[in-house]
Amino acid sequence: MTRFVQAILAADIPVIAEIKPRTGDGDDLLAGRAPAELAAMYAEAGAACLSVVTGPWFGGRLDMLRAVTFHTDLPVLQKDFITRESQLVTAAELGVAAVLMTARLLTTGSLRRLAERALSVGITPFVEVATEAEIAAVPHPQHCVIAVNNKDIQQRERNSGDLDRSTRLLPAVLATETACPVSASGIDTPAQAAHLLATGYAGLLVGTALLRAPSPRDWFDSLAQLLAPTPTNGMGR
Ligand SMILES: O=P(O)(O)OC[C@@H](O)[C@@H](O)c1c[nH]c2ccccc12
Repeated sequence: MTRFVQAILAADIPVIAEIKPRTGDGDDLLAGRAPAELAAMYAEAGAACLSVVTGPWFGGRLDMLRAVTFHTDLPVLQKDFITRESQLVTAAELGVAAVLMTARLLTTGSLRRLAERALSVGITPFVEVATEAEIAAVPHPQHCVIAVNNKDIQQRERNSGDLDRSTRLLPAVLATETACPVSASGIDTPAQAAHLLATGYAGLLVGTALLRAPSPRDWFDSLAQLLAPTPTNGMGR
């Protein structure tokens, strides 16, 4: 099992906290904070992994990834529109633990080639899907994270997200026998997060809600409370 998957499966709070400079609509999310500072804050608050958007659509840059991998021990996911194997070489050099592969934007053949290349250098393919057909076509699913994207990449994520998509697609995701089903995007509240984990997702990817939270620490703490087994709520995982 890869480092990235292991960290999610072993975490008390299985959240991948994402650092991205802007929303799909162009609204600033960093509020003057440096990526390394956010990384330290998320690590402190109990995030299992970090995600750094390096794609230009969301204002990302490769130097943000460098700053984050340099300053944290948590496994880091690189979110970009990876289409070439040379991008994987750069990712490996930067110490990245997982890379985004967007099923919608790749042919089945190139997705397979990229996933195999990533696995050969110890990087976990984080394959983002939005339909049953995309899920069925994920190569080597046991070794990949399969992430259901609740927003639409074709609309550059300008929609608010449909968490029911995650619920609808979970059986198809589990049928692949992936080690790590993840629900990504549009997760706003700790209650929504707890619900998705209770339905059977092993991990969640949260960007905007944490970047906008007055205290990311409080967001994590409320989720931890919802996940803690207590005699009254009986929701222990
Ligand atoms: O900010 P949100 O709604 O929590 O979403 C995070 C993440 O899933 C989203 O930023 C994303 C999904 N797919 C991507 C591809 C590239 C860059 C970013 C993304």
